[in-house]
Amino acid sequence: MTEKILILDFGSQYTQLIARSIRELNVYCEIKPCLQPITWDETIKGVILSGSPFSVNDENAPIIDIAAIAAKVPVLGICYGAQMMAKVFGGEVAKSNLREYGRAFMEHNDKEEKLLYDISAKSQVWMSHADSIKRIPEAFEIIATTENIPVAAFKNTTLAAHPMFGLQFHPEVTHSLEGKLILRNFLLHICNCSQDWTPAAFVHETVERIKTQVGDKRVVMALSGGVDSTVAAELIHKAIGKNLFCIFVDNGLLRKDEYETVLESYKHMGLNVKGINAKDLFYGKLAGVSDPEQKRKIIGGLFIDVFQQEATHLTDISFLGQGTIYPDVIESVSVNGPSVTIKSHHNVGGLPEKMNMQLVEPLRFLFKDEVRRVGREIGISDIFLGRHPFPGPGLAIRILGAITPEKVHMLQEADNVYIEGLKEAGLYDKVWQAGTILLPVQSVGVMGDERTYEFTVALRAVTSVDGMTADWAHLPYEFLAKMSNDIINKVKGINRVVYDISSKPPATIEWE
Ligand SMILES: Nc1ncnc2c1ncn2[C@@H]1O[C@H](COP(=O)(O)OP(=O)(O)OP(=O)(O)O)[C@@H](O)[C@H]1O
Ligand SMILES: O=c1[nH]c(=O)c2[nH+]cn([C@@H]3O[C@H](COP(=O)(O)O)[C@@H](O)[C@H]3O)c2[nH]1
Ligand SMILES: NC(=O)CC[C@H](N)C(=O)O
Ligand SMILES: [Mg+2]
Repeated sequence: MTEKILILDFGSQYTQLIARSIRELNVYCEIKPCLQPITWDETIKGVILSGSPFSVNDENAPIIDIAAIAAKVPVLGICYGAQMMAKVFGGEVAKSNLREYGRAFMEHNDKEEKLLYDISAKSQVWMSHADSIKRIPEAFEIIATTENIPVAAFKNTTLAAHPMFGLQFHPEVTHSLEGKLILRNFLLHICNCSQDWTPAAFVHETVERIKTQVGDKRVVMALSGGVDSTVAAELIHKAIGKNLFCIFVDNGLLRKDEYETVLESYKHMGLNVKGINAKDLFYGKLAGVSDPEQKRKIIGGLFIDVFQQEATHLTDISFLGQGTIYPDVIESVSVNGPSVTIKSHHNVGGLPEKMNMQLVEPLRFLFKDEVRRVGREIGISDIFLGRHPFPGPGLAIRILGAITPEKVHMLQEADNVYIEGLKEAGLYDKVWQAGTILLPVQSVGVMGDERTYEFTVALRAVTSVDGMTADWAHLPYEFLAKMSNDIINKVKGINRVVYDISSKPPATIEWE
């Protein structure tokens, strides 16, 4: 069984980064809501307490029993986590006159301290706090300071069976230059993790888990041609073979010719895939709907209807397979700490309350780049692995306002010009995701001496590692100029092209 670190999420915007940093060190970790009781087993090697928008002195601040955790495994508190540690053991935390945001230099001089092993005597760290630890509890000791605050890092090794550490700064952000090394020290020298989290181990464990979950029952799998569902399908296929039935739905919101080309490419993979044309159903239910969240919920519901309908043709189907990944889950529901819902991904927040199939989602805890690594491990072709992500609700969330088949057609044509253009220019693999957005804006133009009054498309291209944060791609002007020309010349109904130069945050990748 893979070892793991639990990260208790108190709502920090950086909780994801803690998880990523740990996984990059080949240690598996899971994020749990801070107040959810821990189900202990021997795979848990350590617990990290995240930061938080709360102050530990707020009346409703989430506070947990740290001593009970340290009785089982070592604990590392980060920022709020450290402040809470100071407070619950009898120290003092208070608003400080010196709020610290950004760069600071941590100083320490104990060469024997395992947490700071190999860390420079003066090391750049990143701070983001308004409260400070004024006094550490008795039996704790300070192990590092900064110019502004006496307590940058502290620890206790006597009160519980395992040591407890607190860091006022954020080791998980890249601006803490040796932060990754501090986390590594915690994992390897304090929790004694063996770095057993590898794609091969994941594949092995996941296949076994699916076998146990599904037994000799059948799974109907929602397959989309995207990376996630393709990798998920292959994993389920490895576990249950011919009991897997895949369904690819044409919801009328796919890209140009996507239905045909995707079905064709699955033929070469040995998966049992059935295509279902449900265009009219989707267009019908979406007619006149312009609210983005409502569109997502309608689409999520229709997907399930189609899958359930299909499942009734097959006997013994009790499971629905999906390619859901961690960011879908995190952005849709507040699974973890007190964070807010950004948008309902159709496959998570969009699912109906009542569903009579159980979910099989082997990638639910992975980030996109990890999915690609797993895909590579099990030999999935680059045709799938290299594809840009495409949202399940498809062009519905790239047509702002109500959807009509004519608008879908217009956007499919524009998208095709853009994506093929990126490929021809050798730019497709350089950006993480690209697409076109049809705006509900008509403007005046002149074409062949005639006045036009037509729609605008926005081009979007972003660079990213995992879709959680993204920057707009700095595409060459010549390329953008060519795209503008080509789209306006080839796609009837569009007379204006703009380029989106927003990063995520504050924008998101999709416009809805
Ligand atoms: N047209 C479709 N037919 C059947 N299932 C779909 C379809 N579109 C999406 N799904 C289901 O919804 C899930 C989420 O969609 P999403 O687009 O995020 O993932 P993906 O298509 O697998 O990967 P990618 O993000 O690379 O496009 C898919 O993994 C799949 O299970
Ligand atoms: O399966 C999905 N169902 C959805 O409802 C959905 N919404 C956004 N996306 C994709 O998720 C990534 C992040 O997108 P945002 O920055 O717009 O949230 C990007 O890759 C988006 O394309 C979705 N995928
Ligand atoms: N990043 C954090 O965890 C901040 C903790 C607390 N809200 C403070 O401002 O000090
Ligand atoms: Mg997709």
